Amino acid sequence: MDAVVDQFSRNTLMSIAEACAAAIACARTVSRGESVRLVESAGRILAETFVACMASPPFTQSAMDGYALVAASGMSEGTRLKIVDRVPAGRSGRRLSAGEAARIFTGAPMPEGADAVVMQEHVERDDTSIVLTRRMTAGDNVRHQGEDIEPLEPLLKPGIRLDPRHVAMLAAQGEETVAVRSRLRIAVFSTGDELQDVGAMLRGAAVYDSNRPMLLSLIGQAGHDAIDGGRAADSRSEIAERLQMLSERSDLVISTGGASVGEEDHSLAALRHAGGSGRVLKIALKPAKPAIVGRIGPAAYLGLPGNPVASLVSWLILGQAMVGALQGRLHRPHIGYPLPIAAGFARRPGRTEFVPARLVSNKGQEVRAEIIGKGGAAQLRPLALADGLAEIAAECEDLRPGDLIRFHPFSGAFQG
Ligand SMILES: Nc1nc2c(c(=O)[nH]1)N[C@H]1C(S)=C(S)[C@@H](COP(=O)(O)OP(=O)(O)OC[C@H]3O[C@@H](n4cnc5c(N)ncnc54)[C@H](O)[C@@H]3O)O[C@H]1N2
Ligand code: MOO
Repeated sequence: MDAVVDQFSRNTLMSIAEACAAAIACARTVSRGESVRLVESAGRILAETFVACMASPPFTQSAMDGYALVAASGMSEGTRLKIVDRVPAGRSGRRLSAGEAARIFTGAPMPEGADAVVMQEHVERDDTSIVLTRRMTAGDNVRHQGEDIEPLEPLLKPGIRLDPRHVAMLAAQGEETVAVRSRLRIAVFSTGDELQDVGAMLRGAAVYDSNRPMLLSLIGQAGHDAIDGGRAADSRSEIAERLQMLSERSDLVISTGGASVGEEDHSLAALRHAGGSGRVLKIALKPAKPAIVGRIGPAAYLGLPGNPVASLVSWLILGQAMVGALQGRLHRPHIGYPLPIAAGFARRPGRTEFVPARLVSNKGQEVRAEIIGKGGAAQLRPLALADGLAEIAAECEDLRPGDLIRFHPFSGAFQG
């Protein structure tokens, strides 16, 4: 959807794609790199194209426990073969001729001359010979050298985030170390006179600062160096000072709060006061309508809205887009997957909405997304109970049970 009009303020709102493009435009690729041990590389960003240095499998081998044989143009059921050798994995056997078989195990190299393996379940055997109970064809139960990977094939592109699958493939190639990008340094500070740090006594109209611990955890979990930038009061000069100090040792500085339009919202003014530049985004997104993107010194800057759920959604959409750009990766928006919702949900069209939802399945029937809560930007309980976020398209009016949303799970298979 292109720009829409905010029903309350009559302001023009930009699309999520436009907001991501604006965020990405503020991020320059960080090229610092280092070499790490393969076993410590999961979660890191690959710095260079990885080209296969050897074939996988490295030699032609048996895919089953059974008997290697020479099937040539085909061998019929009932054929008797003499057992002349035994080839366990890790050893090599002798050459086979027609009429001969070698006892062989999964992963053992195929003897020269052999071209098929019959599974042990498909033979009748005595002490010295086997009789086939199945017809055999050349190639049966054989893994050929290089059938998975050929030498010199480009296997991994720079910019990908390595995970245990890549670690396995690189290990199979014999790589002991990997060239990766240095971890991004991402600083987070919060703004707001009403905020109090956990551990301190809560007095008067104060609330605990929950965004900064959440964001530092998200950043740490994503494998970056999370820098705790503390808290700044609602004062232009204090925020400006904090921005300047953190920008000198970070690739990205994030603030939460003060991103909106009230006179107590100082983040943009502070950014400019500190010598940076930026702009307020008003996005057709709920929660997380306001955000600020910009630059200060060598660092990119992202000002997240203060409402806790808004701050999370803004990080997931704009923050991750910026991180991808800092890492030199192509932007791939989260696509989620379509699921029917379990119950109706009342809403006003206009902004794409993200609401906490959990997965439910009715006695092994279809999986549905059950929206939890009413979509408040400040409510942490539904968020904590959810399995992910349900994305409701901007143009949707009230949803009925069974209507489709897109579901974005909080955790993937490799995040535990
Ligand atoms: N007149 C308008 N008012 C507001 C608009 C608007 O368009 N026009 N937008 C609303 C939306 S949407 C959001 S989101 C918020 C964004 O506000 P700010 O980024 O300026 O955030 P604050 O005003 O500082 O705080 C909002 C809310 O969040 C609490 N908060 C802030 N920081 C934290 C933290 N670190 N941990 C926990 N809670 C935090 C804060 O106490 C407020 O309750 O503006 C709306 N207003
Ligand atoms: O968009 Mo605000 O982010 O609704 O809470």
